[in-house]
Amino acid sequence: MDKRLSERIAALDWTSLHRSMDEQGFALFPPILDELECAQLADSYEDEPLYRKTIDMKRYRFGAGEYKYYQAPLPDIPQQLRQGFYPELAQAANRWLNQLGKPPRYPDSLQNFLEECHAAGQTRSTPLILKYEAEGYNCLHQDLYGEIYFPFQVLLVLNQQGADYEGGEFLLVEQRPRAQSRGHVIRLDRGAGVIFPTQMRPVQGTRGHYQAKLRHGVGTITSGTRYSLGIIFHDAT
Ligand SMILES: O=C(O)CCC(=O)C(=O)O
Ligand SMILES: [Fe+2]
Repeated sequence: MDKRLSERIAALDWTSLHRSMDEQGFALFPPILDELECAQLADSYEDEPLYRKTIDMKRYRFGAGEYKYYQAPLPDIPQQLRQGFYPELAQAANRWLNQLGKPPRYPDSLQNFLEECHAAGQTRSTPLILKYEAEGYNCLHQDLYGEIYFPFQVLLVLNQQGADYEGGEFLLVEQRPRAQSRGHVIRLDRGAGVIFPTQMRPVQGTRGHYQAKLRHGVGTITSGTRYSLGIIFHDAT
């Protein structure tokens, strides 16, 4: 793709992304990374100095697969994604707080938000790359790493379903109070992604908004290899 990644993010249809976040809790965006960028990110999975920690998901019973947290300072693409998505998502986050009768809490820039994390002892970087092979999966979970958390995450898939792997849909499950849970099965093309809530979302009820909890995960990869890039905005203790 010709434009800089920051420009591709700015050029997304933010009006409809905000509407989708408000109405459904999540929003899908079309490919913003091209085939070469996806391949380079996936290839760099083996470049150990880029990472601060590797997690074997089976060992923690998180699923089956592996992921690596990038070392700060982040490589260009994860850094541009984190920085480029943050301001729009901070607006949505403050709007959601307002719906719940709470004051705005999220600063306009990623740097100011990260300074808050660091002052609270959350200093380790959290953006990550994940790798699943056939039989791999990711159990439903939330990514909370301390007192401070940003209410949205962004996830991009780096391979093409149907060509590079089968299965491996992104899963979102919403739990409303005193109700049964609802699941969303999300298919993403290579380079495309989803914005989803870290912990909860406000849902319009008869007397104002109430909170529904969300968890996310990945269905079983039935063949091939699936890499994905997870942009978490809060750093970890
Ligand atoms: O591989 C995926 O699609 C999910 C990754 C994930 O759990 C995350 O980015 O927080
Ligand atoms: Fe996650």
